[in-house]
Amino acid sequence: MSEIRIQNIKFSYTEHAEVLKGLQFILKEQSTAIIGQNGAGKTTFVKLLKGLIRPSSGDIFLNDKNLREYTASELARHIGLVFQNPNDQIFKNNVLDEVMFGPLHIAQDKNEAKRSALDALKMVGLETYAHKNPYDLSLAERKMIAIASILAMDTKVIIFDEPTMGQDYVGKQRIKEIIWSLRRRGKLVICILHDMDFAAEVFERTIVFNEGNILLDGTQQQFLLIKKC
Ligand SMILES: Nc1ncnc2c1ncn2[C@@H]1O[C@H](COP(=O)(O)OP(=O)(O)OP(=O)(O)O)[C@@H](O)[C@H]1O
Repeated sequence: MSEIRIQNIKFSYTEHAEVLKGLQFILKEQSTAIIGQNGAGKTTFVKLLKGLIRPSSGDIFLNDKNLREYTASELARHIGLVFQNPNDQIFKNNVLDEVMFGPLHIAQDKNEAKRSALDALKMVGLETYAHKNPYDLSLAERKMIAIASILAMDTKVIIFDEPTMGQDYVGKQRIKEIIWSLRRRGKLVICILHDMDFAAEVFERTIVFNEGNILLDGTQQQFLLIKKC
């Protein structure tokens, strides 16, 4: 069971511009979409969750332990983040090596890591691409490889930053199935999205960010009602 408690989180990149202005909520084991206008602070927020940046003030607790007390490798076992741009994530020149890197990093042995990687590639529908160079693939396919790299680590918390961007109908259906399958396996799923229809259809909860604050936070039913109005 995983729970993330966000306690009065503020964050600024520069002295005079506060990007997150005192966020306070709990993320439970469900699927949560985070939506909001450009620059609202969504990516900044998930970078804080992944420990890539530190809050200016406030605390984040993962299962009652302050994120500040986790080492980077401990956090990697708990939280996976799929970057918005796969080119920021992919660094190997072979798909299988890329997807095996995470499992090997969290101390799976080579056979286990290969099994995890091939299972993850199957989930994203690219199991026949194992020996290709990621940079010979389309951007949408590279996004799927970046997703597979995180799925292979089997973390309890999985964060996606704009996974549907650049995907066609089939790709979006695939991502929907992945999210539902992660939920069936009891994962805490967080997903930044611009696509409100996708958020309403797929996610149990939707949080709307606006200029570093929360504008709305509702269940799927509440969000569907708001969307209709
Ligand atoms: N590395 C950085 N240095 C300085 N300012 C930054 C940096 N990264 C983001 N910002 C600024 O912080 C604010 C929030 O950015 P963030 O990327 O978190 O928003 P977002 O809601 O994810 O937007 P988008 O939907 O466009 O991805 C923006 O004003 C952005 O210009």
